[in-house]
Amino acid sequence: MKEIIIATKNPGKAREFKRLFDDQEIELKTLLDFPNFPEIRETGKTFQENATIKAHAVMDQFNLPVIADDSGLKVDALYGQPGVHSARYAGDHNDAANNAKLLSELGGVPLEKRTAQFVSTLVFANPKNDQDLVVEGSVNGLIATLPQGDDGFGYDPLFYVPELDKTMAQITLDQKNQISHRGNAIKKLEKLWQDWIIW
Ligand SMILES: O=P(O)(O)OP(=O)(O)OP(=O)(O)OC[C@H]1O[C@@H](n2cnc3c(O)ncnc32)[C@H](O)[C@@H]1O
Ligand SMILES: [Mg+2]
Repeated sequence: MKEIIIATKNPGKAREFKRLFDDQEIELKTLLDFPNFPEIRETGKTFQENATIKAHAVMDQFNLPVIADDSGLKVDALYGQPGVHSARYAGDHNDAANNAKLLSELGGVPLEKRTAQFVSTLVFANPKNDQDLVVEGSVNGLIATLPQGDDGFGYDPLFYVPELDKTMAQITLDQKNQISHRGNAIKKLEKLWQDWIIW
């Protein structure tokens, strides 16, 4: 069976990728299957740089095709922050602390000015391909004034989607995959990768 590794240790991302690849004849693994894989230092200044670092660190180790996702939240009123620093916005990787910091930074900003975007850059690297495939997906929303919903991960309870009148944490995994930055990026990747990959 063909095998692809998703270069993530984030269980929320891992679940979304597994569902999106459900219908493919591919064995999908993530770094959660390799708990001893060392921490990858994300020293890039852009989502693409960080996704490239992650994809190549994992490809070099396993010599298999690898997809890495580097993603984050860009808030207009905060000049695009937390951006590439989304995972560690409040210091360490703690979703509750990150959400609390976001609410405090936006204190007093009215809802119509709390516009934001989730962005996901995917880098697909393969030992047999010279060049990586790179795609980006995004979704627009507003940062709510109170967290709502228990599904998803990260900033989902604060990411309000006006078209649905719900936050990303109040919809199902399948609904999130249909509209999310990551879902949109994977849809772009799906159009490209089967013609690109050399197994
Ligand atoms: O690097 P990996 O192991 O993939 O996992 P990570 O959580 O560190 O992932 P990133 O470095 O790409 O950091 C992205 C952060 O942006 C936030 N984020 C990204 N996608 C999100 C989503 O779909 N819903 C909510 N928050 C998201 C969340 O806080 C993530 O930790
Ligand atoms: Mg990370």
